[in-house]
Formats: sequence, C-alpha cells, structure tokens
Amino acid sequence: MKTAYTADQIRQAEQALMARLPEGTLMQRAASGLASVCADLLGRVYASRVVLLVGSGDNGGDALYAGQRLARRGARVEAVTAGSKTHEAGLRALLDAGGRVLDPSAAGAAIETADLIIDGLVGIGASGALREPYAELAKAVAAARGHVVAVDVPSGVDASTGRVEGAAVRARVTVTMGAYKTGLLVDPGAAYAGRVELVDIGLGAYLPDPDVAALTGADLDVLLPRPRNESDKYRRGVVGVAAGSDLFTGAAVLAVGGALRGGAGMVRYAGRAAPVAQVRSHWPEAVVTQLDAPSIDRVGRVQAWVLGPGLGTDDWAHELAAAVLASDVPVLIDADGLTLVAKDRTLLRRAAPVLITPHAGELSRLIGAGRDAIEAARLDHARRAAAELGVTVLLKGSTTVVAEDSRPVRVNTTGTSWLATGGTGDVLAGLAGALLAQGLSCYDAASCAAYLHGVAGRLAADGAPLAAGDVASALPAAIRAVTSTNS
Ligand SMILES: NC(=O)C1=CN([C@@H]2O[C@H](COP(=O)(O)OP(=O)(O)OC[C@H]3O[C@@H](n4cnc5c(N)ncnc54)[C@H](O)[C@@H]3O)[C@@H](O)[C@H]2O)[C@@H](O)CC1
Ligand SMILES: Nc1ncnc2c1ncn2[C@@H]1O[C@H](COP(=O)(O)OP(=O)(O)O)[C@@H](O)[C@H]1O
Ligand SMILES: [K+]
Repeated sequence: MKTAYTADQIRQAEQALMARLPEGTLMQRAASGLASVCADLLGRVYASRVVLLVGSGDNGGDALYAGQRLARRGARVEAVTAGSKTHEAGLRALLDAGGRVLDPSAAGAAIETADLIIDGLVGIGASGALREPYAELAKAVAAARGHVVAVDVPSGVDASTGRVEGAAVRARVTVTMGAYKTGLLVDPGAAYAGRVELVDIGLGAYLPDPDVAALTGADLDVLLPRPRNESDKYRRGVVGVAAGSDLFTGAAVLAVGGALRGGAGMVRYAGRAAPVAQVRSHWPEAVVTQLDAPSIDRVGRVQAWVLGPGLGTDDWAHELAAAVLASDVPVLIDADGLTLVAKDRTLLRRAAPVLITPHAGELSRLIGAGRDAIEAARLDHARRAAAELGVTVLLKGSTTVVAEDSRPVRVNTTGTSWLATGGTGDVLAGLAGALLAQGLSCYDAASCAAYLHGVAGRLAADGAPLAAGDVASALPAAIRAVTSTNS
C-alpha cells in the first residue's frame, strides 16, 4: 500500500523527528536524495548546466544543497533566487562549491537552455496560488528543454489536495521527502508531478494514519478472491445486473461483460426485451431473465446487484431500482441509477451496503456541487458525498478515488486517459459488482475494480484508442498481472 499525507501531517512528523537530530540533518538527507536523482537524469554531471529556482523557504534550501552537490561534481549550477530572503547556509554552500547567482533578467533564457531545472520555489509551506515572481518562473519552465525536477511537490500544486490554482511547474520527476503528499497522487497535481521518487529521510515512525492510500499490485494479490477446491458457481458469488433499456442496449452488454470477467461464479442479467436479446447473443454465459414487470422476484438469488447502466429514468426504471434496493444484498448504483437516486433519496434508505460510482457530473446532481468544483477538489467532494449519503463513493475521472466514512480515501494510480471513452464505466460497474458478489467490502471491491480497470485500460490501449469492450477483454490479463498464484 502506498500511503500519502497532508502538508500538516508531514510537518508534524518532521518536527518530531527533527527534535531528535542535529540541526540540518533532514535537509542534508533530502538534498542528497535529490542530487542523486538529478545525477541519474543527467547521466553525465560534469559540465552539465543546472538552474535552481530558489524560493524563500526550506524547499529552496533543499535545492541549494542539491546544487552544491552537483557543482562539486563539475556541473555549472546557477541559482535564481526568487524570494524576499534565501536560505543563507544553503546559498553559501552553493557559492563555495563554485555555483553562482543568476541575474533575474537572465532567468528565462537560462531555464530554456539548461540541461536540468530544479524547482525549489515552494514545497509544503505554500499557501494559495503562486505569487510573483514565482508564477512567472513557473510559466517559464514550460519552455524548458531540459529535465524538470520538482523538490517535494511541483510549485503551484497544493501538497494536501492536488489542487492547482494558476501557474504551476510541470515536472518530469518530483523528488518527495519522507513520504508521499496527497497532492502527488490526485489530479490535477498528479499530472504535474510526473514520476514521483520518494527519498527516505527517516520519517516513517513519526507518521500518523494516512490521509489517502493507493493500492499496489501486491495488495490486489492479497485482496482478490480465488476459487478454491470446494468452490462451485454459487459459492463463488452470483452477481445480478439490472441495466440497459430499449434505447441503451450496449450498457447492459458491457456491464455483463465486466461482471463475467470479474471472477463471480455466475452472472444473472435482468432487463427488458431489447437488451435481453443483445445480452443473450453476446454472452451465452449469462443467465438471463426477461422482465415483463419491474420486479426481481423471478431472477433468483444473487449476492450483489449492479444497478443502473443504461437503465433509463422512466417510471419502470424507478420501480425496478426500488425493487433492487429493497433487497438485502450490497448494491452498486451507477449511471441512470444515480439519476433516479438523485431524484428520489428515499431509494437509499436500506440497511445493506451501497456503493455508488458517479463521474463528476453525476455526483454534482447528488450533492448539489458544481462539476468543475468537484473536478478541482475530488477528494473533498468524494469524502463529503460518502458522509452525507452514508454510502461508499467511487468517483470516476482522471484520478479515480474511493471514499468511505472514517477510512483513508483510496486513490487509483493505474488509469490511462484512453479510458475516457463511452462505455468503459459500464465495464467498471460490472467488474466491481462481481467483486462485491464474491464478498469484498464496498471499499475493497471499488478500489480493486478501479485498479484492475486501469491496468486493463492500459493493456487494451497500449498507446492507441480502445473501445470499452476491449477493456473487458483485457481484464483477465490485468488480473494475471497482479496475482502470483493462479491455481
Ligand atoms: N522541515 C524539514 O525538516 C524539512 C523540510 N524540507 C523541505 O522544506 C520544505 C518546506 O519548507 P518551508 O516550511 O520553509 O516552506 P516552503 O519552502 O515550502 O515555502 C515557504 C515560503 O514560501 C512563501 N510562500 C508560500 N506560499 C507562497 C505562494 N503562493 N507564492 C509565493 N511564495 C509563497 C512563504 O512566504 C515562505 O517564505 C519542504 O517542502 C521540503 O522541501 C526538507 O528539507 C526535509 C526536511
Ligand atoms: N482522463 C481520464 N483518465 C483516466 N481515466 C479516465 C479519464 N476520463 C475518464 N476515465 C475513466 O473512464 C471511465 C468512464 O466512465 P463513465 O464516465 O461512466 O463513462 P460511460 O458512462 O460512457 O461508461 C471511468 O472509469 C473513468 O474513471
Ligand atoms: K517545489
């Protein structure tokens, strides 16, 4: 599990650790790790041109001491001091090692042509949008031809949330000190951070419970259910899919496709005539019930339901949603199911668990917040929705996040923007529903599904456009990639 923390959490841990160490120790650890990543990027340090963007705080101090180390190895290091003050000892160290301070008027040209730029403008001490001259420098970095390395967090990215207001440095690599910051894992911040390298400065024992966590392949290997010798199709879990309508037959086909690849013992599909015909012809594996009335009485027992993709929002759909939600098993609500719930909150009054899987637009209807506000602060809104609605929330988008009251938000780091195409959400809903039916909690089912869906998206795209059906087809390969034993 990758864990990440807010700026306040990091600061408190740093203070506790610093109290036990000689002054300056942490900054030297940080600078040493930073210089070593920079040296690797440069390949040959000697005679390379390095520009340091130095703010007034300790983030600038890290950059100066890393500059000192590179200068000692023969790099030509120039510092742009942007703050009202500069870390004194760090600046002296740089100058003693042969580095120099650049006239601000020469900064733009130097940034453009340097082999490497180190962004030490602000780190966890930043507040609000970058002020001048920082903002101008961050913009100038966009023209850089060399490697851009951010110290701790890219300046302009809020370390605690990933929010970007105004100019921000777009880094190729972010070298982060002690622990991941939440803003490095959540878009838009994650997109600015590039590859994130963690430098161990000894903070581990001082860190509190994390703010957010990201599953790794090893976590999936532990969490994903496997069939055992005594398994049969019923014991492996049966998932019900209530999706599709005369207008949207494809959503039913894709949701059933995701469910069939998600490891349940059986998929039961229930719907109207048109989607029934499509599901039958695409998936002979599914057990299909054509519904003459909006009731699930004839469907047979399931351990979890997927409700909503392409279902429509008419009275019939509302009645079917009410019937599914009146069951005593976990229900995943997606797409039209969410529209129905937004109109009629009483549908959510149930004892068994609920997992909702909205994108920002669907969530905006549920909690009355603007779509843009949700995109800009995904964590806050997902947390708020989980608390207000009393459900588990998987908020889709460029960074998918899973929130449940009193748990760290799980952020998914495996996706690809190729997934931004119609129907991939239906596959995700089917997959997550299959994991629920196998007994995973909403929190684990949602985060495992997001992880596998992202990996499958990458495998299916491989640098080119994908269709949603390809994602379902790539799910077995995604599962194989994270599971060590496949008996
Ligand atoms: N505290 C520690 O023990 C360690 C800190 N380290 C480094 O120190 C950093 C934190 O240092 P600081 O607490 O000094 O804070 P920062 O260096 O992140 O920034 C604080 C300075 O930036 C200015 N500032 C804040 N917001 C601004 C904005 N929007 N526009 C322009 N200027 C702004 C403030 O006036 C202040 O002078 C970490 O990110 C990390 O890089 C590392 O050396 C590891 C050890
Ligand atoms: N920019 C992006 N980067 C990564 N994944 C994305 C991006 N945009 C969308 N996705 C993913 O693609 C899927 C789209 O689902 P959804 O919005 O429900 O579409 P649909 O209803 O057409 O299936 C989600 O899993 C979402 O997280
Ligand atoms: K920085």
